[in-house]
Amino acid sequence: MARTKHLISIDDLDDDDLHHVVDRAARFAAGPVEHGRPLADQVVGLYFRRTSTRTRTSFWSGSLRLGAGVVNFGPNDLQTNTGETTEDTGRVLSSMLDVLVARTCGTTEELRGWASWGGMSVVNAMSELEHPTQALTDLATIKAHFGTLSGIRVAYLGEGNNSATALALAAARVPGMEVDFRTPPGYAVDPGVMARAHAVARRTGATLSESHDMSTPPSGVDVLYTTRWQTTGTAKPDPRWRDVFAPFQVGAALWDTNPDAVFMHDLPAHRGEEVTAEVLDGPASIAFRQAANKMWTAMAVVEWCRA
Ligand SMILES: NC(=O)NCCC[C@H](N)C(=O)O
Repeated sequence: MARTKHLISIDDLDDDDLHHVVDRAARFAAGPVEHGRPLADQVVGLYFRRTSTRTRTSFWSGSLRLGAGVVNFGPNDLQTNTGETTEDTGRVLSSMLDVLVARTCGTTEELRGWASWGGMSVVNAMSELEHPTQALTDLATIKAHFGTLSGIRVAYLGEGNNSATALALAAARVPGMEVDFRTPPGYAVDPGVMARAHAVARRTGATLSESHDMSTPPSGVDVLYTTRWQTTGTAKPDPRWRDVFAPFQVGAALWDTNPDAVFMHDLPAHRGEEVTAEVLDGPASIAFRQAANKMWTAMAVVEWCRA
């Protein structure tokens, strides 16, 4: 029997797996794809401890489209709330579910615990440090738009959050891809993840860089990407943090040096904070196509897990 596959970190995918999932998602997005409902008779559990619009709906809708049944747990539904151990929870859920998609927003230790029982695939729908299905969506969106990933130059402006770390790890797998992270001082991409991503990039020929300075804006990039300023579950103790973030706002002036760039955003957006309404709702924005691609990516992920 094939091993049970999990997507808890981008690191769980080998290069072929990653390119397979991204290409499959881009193909689903181009549609229609005859998939033969590969999840018929399987059950996907969704367990979201935090709010979610795109990720939960994409896995719910995508799993139904692939033929699966879906069970949804809110933040207060499982007996973990009354003290049942992670081990016992995983042991029980893995005897009843084929896939568990979970947004814990904590470390991934709990997800690894659930995965250790075997049989049930575990998908990280966003943890504190990494949002792997977002990065796969991002690459699928770029592939669908440009027809290639190789040679594509991305500038990411904003907090080094879970979407940024996943993007660093995923883009590092793509030979010839470049990502210029511009993160506000004090809000860098996790240095441990960045070091891992750099090691991968050295192997593949991708290029990653990070700076905390916008005095020289990015230029000649294909994609300008941003993210909201209030990352889920985090607080900004510095009362002047908005002053630190302000130079990283994506506004129309960035198109002076990046005339051909498309605009991407992991959403939800806050017009007037990380992006102007003019950009988000303007002709260069593919942010809502990117959001729609979350469902096609969820389908590619779930299908890959159970193949
Ligand atoms: N696309 C998404 O999953 N959006 C939800 C929030 C993403 C953002 N990185 C956050 O942590 O708040």
